[in-house]
Amino acid sequence: MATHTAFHSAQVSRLVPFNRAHALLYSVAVLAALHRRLAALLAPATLLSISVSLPLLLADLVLAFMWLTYQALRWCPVRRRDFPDRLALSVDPKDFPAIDVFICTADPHREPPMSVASTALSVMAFDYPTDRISIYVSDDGGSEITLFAFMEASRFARYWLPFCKENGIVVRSPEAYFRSSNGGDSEKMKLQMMYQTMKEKVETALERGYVGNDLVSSQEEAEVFKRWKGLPSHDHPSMIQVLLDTSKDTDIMGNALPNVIYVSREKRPTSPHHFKAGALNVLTRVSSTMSNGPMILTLDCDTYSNDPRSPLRALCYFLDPALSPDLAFVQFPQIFQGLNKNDIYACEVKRLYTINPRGKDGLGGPNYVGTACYFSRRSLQGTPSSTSLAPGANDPLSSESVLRKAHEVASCTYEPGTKWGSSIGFRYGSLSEDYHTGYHLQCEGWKSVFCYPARPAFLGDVPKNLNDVLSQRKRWCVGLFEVAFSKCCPLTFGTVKASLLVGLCYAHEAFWGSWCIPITIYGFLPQLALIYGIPLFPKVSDPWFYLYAYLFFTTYGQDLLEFLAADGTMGRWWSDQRMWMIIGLTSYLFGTVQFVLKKFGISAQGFNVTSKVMEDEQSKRYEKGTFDFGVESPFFVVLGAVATVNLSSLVLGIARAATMEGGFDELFVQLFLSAFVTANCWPIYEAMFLRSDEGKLPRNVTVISLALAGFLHCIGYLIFHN
Ligand SMILES: O=c1ccn([C@@H]2O[C@H](COP(=O)(O)OP(=O)(O)O[C@H]3O[C@H](CO)[C@@H](O)[C@H](O)[C@H]3O)[C@@H](O)[C@H]2O)c(=O)[nH]1
Ligand SMILES: [Mn+2]
Repeated sequence: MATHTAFHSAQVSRLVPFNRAHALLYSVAVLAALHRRLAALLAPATLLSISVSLPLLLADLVLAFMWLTYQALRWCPVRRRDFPDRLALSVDPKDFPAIDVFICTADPHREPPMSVASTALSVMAFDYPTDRISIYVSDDGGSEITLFAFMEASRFARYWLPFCKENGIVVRSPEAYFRSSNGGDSEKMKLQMMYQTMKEKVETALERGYVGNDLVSSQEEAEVFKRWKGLPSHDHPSMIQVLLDTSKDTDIMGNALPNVIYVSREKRPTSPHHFKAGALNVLTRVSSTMSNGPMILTLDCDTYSNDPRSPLRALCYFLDPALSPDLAFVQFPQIFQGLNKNDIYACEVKRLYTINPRGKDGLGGPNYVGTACYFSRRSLQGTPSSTSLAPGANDPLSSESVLRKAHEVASCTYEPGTKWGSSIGFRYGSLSEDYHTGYHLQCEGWKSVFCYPARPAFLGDVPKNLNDVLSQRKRWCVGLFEVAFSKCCPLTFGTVKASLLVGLCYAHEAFWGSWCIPITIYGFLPQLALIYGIPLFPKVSDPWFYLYAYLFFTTYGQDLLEFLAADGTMGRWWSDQRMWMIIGLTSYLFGTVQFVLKKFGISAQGFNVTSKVMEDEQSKRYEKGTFDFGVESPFFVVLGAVATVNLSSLVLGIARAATMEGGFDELFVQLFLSAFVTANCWPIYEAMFLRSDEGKLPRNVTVISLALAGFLHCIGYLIFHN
């Protein structure tokens, strides 16, 4: 129960009784539908009936599995509120724990260094005792330009932090702030100029590919860059640079600045580096040799702070003695800036990032989603924080002994033979290291909290062309399968009921890629049968018809209601369900195949970093809400084929129904299905046949996808033509 002194409260969704009652009714319908399919399969068989019933049964089984497991996420969703004002009144800032902020970047060309530095500035300016903040940036790109951007940003911080605090600025990422607000007083103009100059310098360096002596501001800095010359990003020793030291560096008003430390861990072609999880583990260790803050905030390079009070919100939970012993992390939702009106690529990922976490929050906690998450260091480094790495009492950050230790723990030779990545730190073995890590922590008995304040605490970037989105989702799909098939954790969620519910949630999310099975089967099979007038579903005048109508409309209806209840719009929901189909046919299909190949050791894919930059023309198309195909991607071949098959079967199916007695009655479900898919495919037809801009489907892809559609029609002919 919330009292007026509690720092937080939680409320179970009022929809719970309704959800459970509906689940009961729906489960009867699912069983009836499965029974009907099974009966069809067991009836006297012909080649035709088997080649139809078997795939449809498989599709329905997967749908039933996904539906059943999803009910756990609807079982007990909660909404939390937190009260940072009460916290600020009753806890002395002197008692606030130190926070170590980890910012990961991996490629200066896909992740512009100045934006990364802007993210860092936004957290440096938190409303929090500045001498208790330490920023660690992990540069997996091993780029001197990123280091340069951070050197410049550290100098800029001397002006930026007092400016933000004195003027009560809320958006403290200079990039985001200057993007969204124009004009203003002379002080603001001065800072904007400074920022612009700095940005141009960094961009010059990026174009040249090195930091020239004309750009650096002191001999000391020039010396630093000398050490980098000729080092490839995949083969270099660890490089750690203390850029700001809170014990001596101050802003222009004389206030302390936070610690800022640049880290590029050692990379050798012969040592696995475990992508982002490896980077985060290095930061965990490096930070424990330096500031050793008990709280850790992990951020992707694009996730800037949009509310300087988020650390206080996290403290509302971490300082609650009833929660804190088991509390591993407080996850804020991933929310994005710059989406177009209807979010055509459904990059909000509402279900994954806001609806599901609320569902899990009622069952022990949401999963970790990689960014915007405050951890307790204890949960990552085992119980009572590994003191062996902690700095000596008075060792300054840049003392030789501290730096030696820091370099040592950032080297390739440190981890082998230790428990890092297996039972401590961020866990290895999945491309979705975030989901994997959260899963293990929860299995070990740690709890988590989903903190969703009205004002987004952090904002990030999304991929803005279709191929990037689909590649990103393919990586997620492979990563989730890797979690699903990773070494099973013992479920220790208290009661049997809790274990069952949490287990179902994980089963649902980890097997997310299995959506490809029903989506692909329902995307082609009934349509091909339609062309030959072969009904696969009950006719409208058959009472069984209502079973399918009920299943279809309540599924989509409930999805829509939940989407709207989570502040969605109709337009965005339409995009969301369309992308579910598109991703199922591409990312999940290819991802599933890739996962199987990887399992057999045939191929392995790394972490393809999503690009955070866009060409002008592409931006314009995105703003207008036009799909961007443009590249010759195998994903698009499948999309072109499904679009073609559905359109042709719709046309041929109508012709067939018109010439058959009672044709529309018999074929209604299949006609509806192909019309529905065709409506969803509208942007694909445009891209294939109507557009002439750069974002249209490349001619080659159109031709190959038409050929694939032709091939599928031949298969349909072989199966369905009597
Ligand atoms: O070897 C690597 C690869 C990536 N990154 C960083 O990881 C972050 C996420 O990469 P991004 O390409 O933006 O991936 P997304 O798919 O957009 O990210 C989502 O999915 C990832 C897991 O697949 C999570 O780690 C992210 O937090 C989550 O936002 C970025 O800051 C990268 O710089 C590294 O530090 N080292
Ligand atoms: Mn990202």
